[in-house]
Amino acid sequence: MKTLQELRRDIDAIDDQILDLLNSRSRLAIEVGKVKAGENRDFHVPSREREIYERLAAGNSGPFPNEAVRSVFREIISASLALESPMKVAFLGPKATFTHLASLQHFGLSAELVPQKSIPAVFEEVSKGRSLYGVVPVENSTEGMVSHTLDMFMESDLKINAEILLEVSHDLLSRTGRLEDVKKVYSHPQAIAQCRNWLDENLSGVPVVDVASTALAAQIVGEDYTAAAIASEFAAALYDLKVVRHRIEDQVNNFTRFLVVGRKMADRCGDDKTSLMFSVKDEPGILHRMLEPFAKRGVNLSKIESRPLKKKAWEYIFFLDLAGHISDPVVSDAVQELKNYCQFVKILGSYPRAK
Ligand SMILES: O=C(O)C(=O)C[C@]1(C(=O)O)C=C[C@@H](O)C=C1
Repeated sequence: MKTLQELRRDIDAIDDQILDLLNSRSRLAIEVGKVKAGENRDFHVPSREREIYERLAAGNSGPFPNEAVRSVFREIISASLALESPMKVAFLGPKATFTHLASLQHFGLSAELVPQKSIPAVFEEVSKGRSLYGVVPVENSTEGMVSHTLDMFMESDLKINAEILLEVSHDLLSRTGRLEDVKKVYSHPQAIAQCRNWLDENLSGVPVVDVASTALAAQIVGEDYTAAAIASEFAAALYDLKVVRHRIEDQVNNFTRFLVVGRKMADRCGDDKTSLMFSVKDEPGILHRMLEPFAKRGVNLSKIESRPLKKKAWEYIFFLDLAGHISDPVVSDAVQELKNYCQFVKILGSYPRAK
């Protein structure tokens, strides 16, 4: 058996090789960046990234775990992208929101992530070209749709470039880390709703205060030794708080879906999703007819959602998610047929389906 010293020497030699290879890869990424700049293409290509992760996971013989392969390559690609072109990404802040976490999961540590005060502010940052992409929440598996985000697509022409799925887990955080010191709890109303049973059982009678985000709650609690925040563990690290209790949410498997918006349409990856919105004339049987173009072509619809059309009472806009890319003939034919029944149809984007 080798000695510890010998084993460490072997590891050093391998680390040197990894570093050499990382630099060779980076030089190639810089070349790719030049080609893309010449052809006016997007630097960030979610479909290509997905292909890389899947190819590596399929060929990985271990023992290095696939989850770690993904994290390592997330950062390699993030750094490569920054070498191609430094990139700003706007997200619904403040720092340490779940949208911040989702942005880090998708873009890695080398992107410049810029917190925004509201969902409209994220859209404006991207529309005006100050950030290349924006990240906003769109749906929670227990609380439902984030209607603010859907409403933004009525006014904005930004396209959905990717979706991010994040498991949302809430911790109780405070300065002291002791449950008996907690005389007040702060959090976002959705987070409070998701931890209602736990609060009733463990902090009954303690006032619970709504604030604009879980991150803001953590920020407030940073200055008050008698308060606690329901927020992520990530917020604890950022605002110097201790975890009083881990995972206090009532439902396990609580996922939030986020959208990455940009100014251009994303490329096809072969396992895509398309989101569109449309409004229909108010007449009998119209809902049935508008779904028929998809049903008869076997296009799978994963979601339909309606929102009131603000300009007119009792008229609605529909949001539809379906399997496939808008460049797939069955999808584009179905959408073409849908247009016959609609006052307007807007494609919000085709993008790789998150797993
Ligand atoms: O292949 C590309 O298009 C690249 O820009 C290279 C690369 C990578 O590092 O592999 C970097 C960023 C893209 O989002 C996808 C892949």
